[in-house]
Amino acid sequence: MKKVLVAYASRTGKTQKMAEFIAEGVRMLGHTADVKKISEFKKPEELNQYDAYVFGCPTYHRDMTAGMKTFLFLAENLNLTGKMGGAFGSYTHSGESAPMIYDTMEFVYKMDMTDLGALSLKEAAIETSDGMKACQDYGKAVGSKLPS
Ligand SMILES: Cc1cc2nc3c(=O)[nH]c(=O)nc-3n(C[C@H](O)[C@H](O)[C@H](O)COP(=O)(O)O)c2cc1C
Repeated sequence: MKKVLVAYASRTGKTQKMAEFIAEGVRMLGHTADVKKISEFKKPEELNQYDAYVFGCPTYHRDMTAGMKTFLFLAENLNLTGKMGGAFGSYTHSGESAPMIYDTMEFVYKMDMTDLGALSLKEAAIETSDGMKACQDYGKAVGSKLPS
């Protein structure tokens, strides 16, 4: 059993819902998933104990949130090379945040990112059965590349 961190920022709860569904998908494969707000992390060491990382935040002003930028600098201090990763975010019309986070994880941290790419969902779709399934499938895709 491996341990996955699903860390998110969310102002109105949509990206938080995505995080919870993604964690469900991870758990369906028998792994452990912690769902935590990025603001809970103050030191890089607190991020150390995981086998895979899925980070998410919504898009505001065609950008990721300021908190996520700070969090990504914090995570830079870990050696995440080769670790399994994914990125997600809720949006209404442009949805830049998830691909931006995904790019940082892939090209800066050199993580082994899921082949599904970033998971961007329009907020109206998240709490539909298709939206929930897309998130769960994303969690499964991350979990399925982890040795049990
Ligand atoms: C001030 C403001 C700016 C926003 N800018 C964007 C944007 O540039 N692109 C986009 O796709 N959605 C934008 N949104 C919509 C949010 O991304 C969307 O409501 C999202 O689901 C919020 O997620 P959260 O509940 O996790 O905070 C904006 C919303 C607000 C209130």
